[in-house]
Amino acid sequence: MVGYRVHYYVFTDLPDEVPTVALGEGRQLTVIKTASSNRWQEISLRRMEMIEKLIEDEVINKAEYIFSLDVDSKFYAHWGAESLGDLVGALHSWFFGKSREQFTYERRPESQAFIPLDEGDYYYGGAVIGGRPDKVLKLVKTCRMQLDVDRANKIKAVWQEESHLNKYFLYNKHTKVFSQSTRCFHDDQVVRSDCVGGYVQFDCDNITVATTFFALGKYVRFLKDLLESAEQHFMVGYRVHYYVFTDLPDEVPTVALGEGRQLTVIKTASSNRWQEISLRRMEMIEKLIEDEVINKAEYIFSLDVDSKFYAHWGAESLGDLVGALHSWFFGKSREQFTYERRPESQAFIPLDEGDYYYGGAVIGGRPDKVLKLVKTCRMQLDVDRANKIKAVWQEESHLNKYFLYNKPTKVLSPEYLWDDQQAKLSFMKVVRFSRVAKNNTEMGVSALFTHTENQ
Ligand SMILES: CC(=O)N[C@H]1[C@@H](OP(=O)(O)OP(=O)(O)OC[C@H]2O[C@@H](n3ccc(=O)[nH]c3=O)[C@H](O)[C@@H]2O)O[C@H](CO)[C@H](O)[C@@H]1O
Ligand SMILES: [Mn+2]
Repeated sequence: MVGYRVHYYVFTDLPDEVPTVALGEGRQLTVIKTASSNRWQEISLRRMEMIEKLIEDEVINKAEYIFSLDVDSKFYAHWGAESLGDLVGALHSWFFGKSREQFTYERRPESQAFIPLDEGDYYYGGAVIGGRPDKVLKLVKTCRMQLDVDRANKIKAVWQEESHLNKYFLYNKHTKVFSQSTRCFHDDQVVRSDCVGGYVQFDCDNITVATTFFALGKYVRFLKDLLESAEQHFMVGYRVHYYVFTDLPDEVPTVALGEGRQLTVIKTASSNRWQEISLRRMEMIEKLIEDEVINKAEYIFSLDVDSKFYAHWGAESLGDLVGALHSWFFGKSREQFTYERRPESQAFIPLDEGDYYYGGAVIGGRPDKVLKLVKTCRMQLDVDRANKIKAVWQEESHLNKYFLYNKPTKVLSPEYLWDDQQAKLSFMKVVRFSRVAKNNTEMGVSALFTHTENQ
């Protein structure tokens, strides 16, 4: 956090032994005397309640973010603003790449930290907790209370407060939304990719990003601006393979492509129904991944064609499974999300569920992960069709359902999915990709605001 104001709080029973360390500008250190304790577990457990008190008494009014870090540690390289988020966890190095069954979650139902064998996303280390003070307060308060219940029941979770932390993160997912303020690049040709706090490293030179655009009927007219702007802003410096699906191959414009970039046109059957086209994207992407992309590209994106790039969209957007927040619903509450609410549809999401409203215009990730997504959505769409029900926002509704139960490992901020007709929010620094204005009647999109027409 070099370049930021940092306030260290050192809790110790030996204040006189706290070393004097020269602090940079804007950095300060407060020593807080605590009672001694010889029991290691006791000390580790009591951190939760001490952090709770510190946040309530002081941090809540004084800091934008808080971290609690293990003291038997050392920094070896840059740790900056890219680590900030509403609620931040770190993957425990010992369990990185291990499967769920190998995680040392608390397995006894008697403990409040209990996690059933078939649940759990990651194993988080107890050594790093971070986020907005109010979010971290909720975390430490909940863990402290669970610890108290366990104590009253004379049970101690297998990894003490770390077990409770893992339980908390399971049901209160970390949120990390990439935006302009996030520093994503790292030196040494290594890209730091967000993987909920774990760093996935890969060689920048060796990536191909497949990208699909569907341009049927009048939508071919969007291709020129879109492709030209993509050449300027999208994954510049990487190999990019555009796949353009269209029923009008002759009308695909010739756009000069940079080095390492290519475009394949795939002829599709025509269709006049907007919903049908948008729905069929899923199965066409499925086929494309299986037939070709799975062996040829490290990542794939499927993007709406009625769009344009306005600024850099690079490797910071890559992740195992990537979604983007729909600009219309950004900052709105769950009740306002236009999820499918009829239990008869496979896209059904109950009123009290759902994290975000994702736009159908951006799907991305590793080919195998995206394949699983499009296959699942396609099958759900098939079931709905058989049951003669069409989800309120077609495939976008199914996508939202999928992301609810298969969380994206990266959520792109609405910078990556804006709308030209929507005023930029004051705190937004940049729009990277945006939906261009179109005349819906002319384009045959009668259903845009009348999606009740669906049935
Ligand atoms: C910003 C955003 O998240 N947009 C989503 C939204 O409205 P949109 O109004 O953005 O939908 P849209 O008209 O762009 O249709 C989706 C896509 O289908 C293709 N297409 C459609 C009609 C046509 O005649 N020819 C053609 O090629 C084209 O690639 C287009 O981008 O809701 C749709 C619901 O189905 C999709 O989920 C869109 O991704
Ligand atoms: Mn669109």
